[in-house]
Amino acid sequence: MKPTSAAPSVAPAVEAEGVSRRYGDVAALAEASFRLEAGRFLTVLGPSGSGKSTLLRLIAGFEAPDAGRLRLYGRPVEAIPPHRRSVGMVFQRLALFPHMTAAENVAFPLRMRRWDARDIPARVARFLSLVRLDGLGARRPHELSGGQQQRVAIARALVFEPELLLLDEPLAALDAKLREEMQLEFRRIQRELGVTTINVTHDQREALVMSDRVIVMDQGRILQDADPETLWREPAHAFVAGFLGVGAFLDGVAAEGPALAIAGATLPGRAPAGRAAPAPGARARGSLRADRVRLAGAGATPAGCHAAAPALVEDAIFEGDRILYELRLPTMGGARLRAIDRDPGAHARHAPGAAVTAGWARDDMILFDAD
Ligand SMILES: Nc1ncnc2c1ncn2[C@@H]1O[C@H](COP(=O)(O)OP(=O)(O)OP(=O)(O)O)[C@@H](O)[C@H]1O
Repeated sequence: MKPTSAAPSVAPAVEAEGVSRRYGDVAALAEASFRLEAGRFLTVLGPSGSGKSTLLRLIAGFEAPDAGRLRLYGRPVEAIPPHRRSVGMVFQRLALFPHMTAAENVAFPLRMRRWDARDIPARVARFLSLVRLDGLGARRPHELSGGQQQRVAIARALVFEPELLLLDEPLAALDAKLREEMQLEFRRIQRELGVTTINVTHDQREALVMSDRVIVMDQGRILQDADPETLWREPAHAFVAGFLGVGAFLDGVAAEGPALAIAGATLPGRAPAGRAAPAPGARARGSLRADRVRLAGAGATPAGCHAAAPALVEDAIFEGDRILYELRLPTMGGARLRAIDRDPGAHARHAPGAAVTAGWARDDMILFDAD
């Protein structure tokens, strides 16, 4: 799979062109196209059933696409015999060998590849150290914590320095704190080794924290392919806007401006980046992130806002470092909105039942076609 004279070295690590896979009536993957350059970390993000694992299985060569072309380092996947594929994998369900020590587990892929036995111990020690398990090589999986076991699985997937590392929700079974630690660990290791990595998850934080690039999928389709910041700031679809972060949609009719007409009010907004705003008269959804919605007392307009509406606090949820307000807009047909106060100690707290004003800047409301 390494670039050879037959495959130009400029070939991307992975290249998918119109790749589709059906299971009976279900289009698990529909015309997926993307390129991934060598050394990058790509996350495929989407809800359950969106086709993430299907894409990963096709890249691993476990299954063949019904249509389209899939190339690894310039070579069609099907042309690479399974034993020549240089792919490491880590799954949610660990597949460590329970009767082997951590070191034996890590050594396994090297033995399978008929490495010289004299080279194996040093190599295993290096990779155990890379995942910060120095001194624990003699333990069996049941003598290790969940996070340590996951590190053994990572070392085992990487020890033969694969050209491609595939991760299928490897952190999903860990508790929240350990998961966050391991996200950073993964990132560190991936950068240290420079291994091209494709990670699959439904966890938006994980996608943003770990990746150079994120592909968002829904119902077998790639909706957006962007770096984490672009994805966060410039969602290209209402689905992406709703999937990332905390927010709400206001449903109305597109108006000139662009703007959203809702219950007699006209609220200024903007088009998604690089796309046209919904045509005036079309059904439209205005997406508003909770961290962009500002609150002031009833009758006042929050500073720096181009739009404001009276709101009733339905709930004020204390989340430690922030308060999440659930709001209702009585003058807008009872539409719901959310607001986050990131500095709750600095502001007066609005109690449930309080009448306030919710406001936002024009650029903070992105207008999507509702159809
Ligand atoms: N072997 C199969 N036979 C029939 N249908 C399948 C098969 N594998 C996947 N599907 C269907 O294809 C669609 C995509 O499944 P896939 O496993 O790729 O989703 P996913 O995004 O990885 O979901 P999850 O996050 O739940 O793992 C789903 O509707 C699923 O039910």
